[in-house]
Amino acid sequence: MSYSQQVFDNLSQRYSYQPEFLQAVQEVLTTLQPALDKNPAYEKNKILERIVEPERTFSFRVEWIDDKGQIQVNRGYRVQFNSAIGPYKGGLRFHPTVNEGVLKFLGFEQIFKNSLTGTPIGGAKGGSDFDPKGKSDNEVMRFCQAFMLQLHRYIGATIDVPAGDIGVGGREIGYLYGMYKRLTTKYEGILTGKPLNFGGSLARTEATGYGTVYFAQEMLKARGDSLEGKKCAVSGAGNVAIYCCEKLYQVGATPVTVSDSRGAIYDPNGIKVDVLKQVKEVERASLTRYAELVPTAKYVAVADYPAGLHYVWTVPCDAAFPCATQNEVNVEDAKTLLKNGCKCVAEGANMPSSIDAINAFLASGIAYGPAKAANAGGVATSQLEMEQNAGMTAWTFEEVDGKLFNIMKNIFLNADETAKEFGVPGNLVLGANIAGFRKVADAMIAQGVI
Ligand SMILES: NC(=O)C1=CN([C@@H]2O[C@H](COP(=O)(O)OP(=O)(O)OC[C@H]3O[C@@H](n4cnc5c(N)ncnc54)[C@H](OP(=O)(O)O)[C@@H]3O)[C@@H](O)[C@H]2O)C=CC1
Ligand SMILES: O=C(O)CCC(=O)C(=O)O
Repeated sequence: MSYSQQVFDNLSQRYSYQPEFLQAVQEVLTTLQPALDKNPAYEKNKILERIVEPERTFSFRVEWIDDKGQIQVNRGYRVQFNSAIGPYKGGLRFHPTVNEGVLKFLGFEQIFKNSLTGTPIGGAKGGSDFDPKGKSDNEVMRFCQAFMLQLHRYIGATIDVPAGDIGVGGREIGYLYGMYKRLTTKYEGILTGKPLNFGGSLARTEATGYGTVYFAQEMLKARGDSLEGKKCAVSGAGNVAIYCCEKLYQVGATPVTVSDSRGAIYDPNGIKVDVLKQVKEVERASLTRYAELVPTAKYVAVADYPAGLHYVWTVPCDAAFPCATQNEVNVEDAKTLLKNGCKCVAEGANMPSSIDAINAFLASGIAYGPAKAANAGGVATSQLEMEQNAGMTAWTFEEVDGKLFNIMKNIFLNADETAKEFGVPGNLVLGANIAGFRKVADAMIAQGVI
């Protein structure tokens, strides 16, 4: 049995109750064996056994008072996964499905993604099972303050710098930042994704969605193609999806779908980004509201999706951009996309495709950009925010966006060249995993057993 298989089998027994984490590890370990064979130092130094265990995990009780005066209790976590190449970096997710296993999957992915950005940041993730949906601003504020009351002990500008993820945007980051400052009296860059008037970076809001489109463009360019004139299916309707749609228009493509947790929108004329921003960023409403405002849009509720499929992937498209959440593309969705002529998939969300779906994309030979490469623009721009904060300066939108573009291009080139080096040209899953892994593994060896 191979070294990677042995490690995975042991891990599967130990963490059988953390399916998302095991899925994320399986996706990486099944591609690493050629790199492990090439450099025996990785097995000798037990790098796999070490890299799959977080350096430390904090879990804590978060208690707060709702608008009715009732005490509420949530669970909070921070998984500091790997600091071999820099301070821990990764978002916070507030969603009822959050548990330690989900955050371990996200933190594990973050190690390789952050390494691929070419910047010195380690991997982490955190969050809570708190659901911001339906809560008043004051409730969200009180929750964020209670969360930071615990978290502030473990973070710092050169220790661990959280940011947003599902359910955590500029509003939540602002409340978290205010509480950190109140508790520590320090005004420093301990969070990224901050609002612009207190240390946020221009283009961070746009970065993940824009970066995913830049990555898709690079994949297609290498095949003599482009996004121009392409019809695109996008899932999600949050930060990543909105700015993915916006950039698609800028490069001459047309996004025709978006979705949220209750349903999906299809508009053959193209998604209206200004309306989407109004509905999701300002009103924080469901997509049924979008359908009220845009009469040409068709709304399909989750209950009416075709059996076993996610509606947006049944709409014929040239390119697909999963930008909602994990496992939102199953193998039947993948087959449907391929049958309908989809030639490019670039993942804005983390682990949106099941392992069988990934294998279907790879077998078909289409341009497939895995999440840890294609959505790395968000965290890369967070690192640019850290640089600006450390230098007490602020760069222009064009400067940050230009750096983001170059980072995405370099991630593509690195993953593509690594895939060629290992004899599987075009397999960006293997290319991204090995390229991200080698840098971290080499740093772990150089730093000794600690
Ligand atoms: N923000 C960032 O910079 C980065 C985000 N990501 C990843 O991108 C994805 C989206 O994040 P982001 O846009 O920031 O989050 P948001 O909270 O802004 O938006 C999430 C969107 O996905 C939908 N969604 C969430 N959970 C589900 C579910 N279980 N089923 C169906 N739809 C769901 C939400 O629907 P509803 O509106 O109904 O809640 C919402 O439209 C996540 O996988 C995240 O980890 C990756 C890299 C960076
Ligand atoms: O910007 C960051 O630090 C985190 C982004 C993130 O959570 C992610 O890449 O999944």
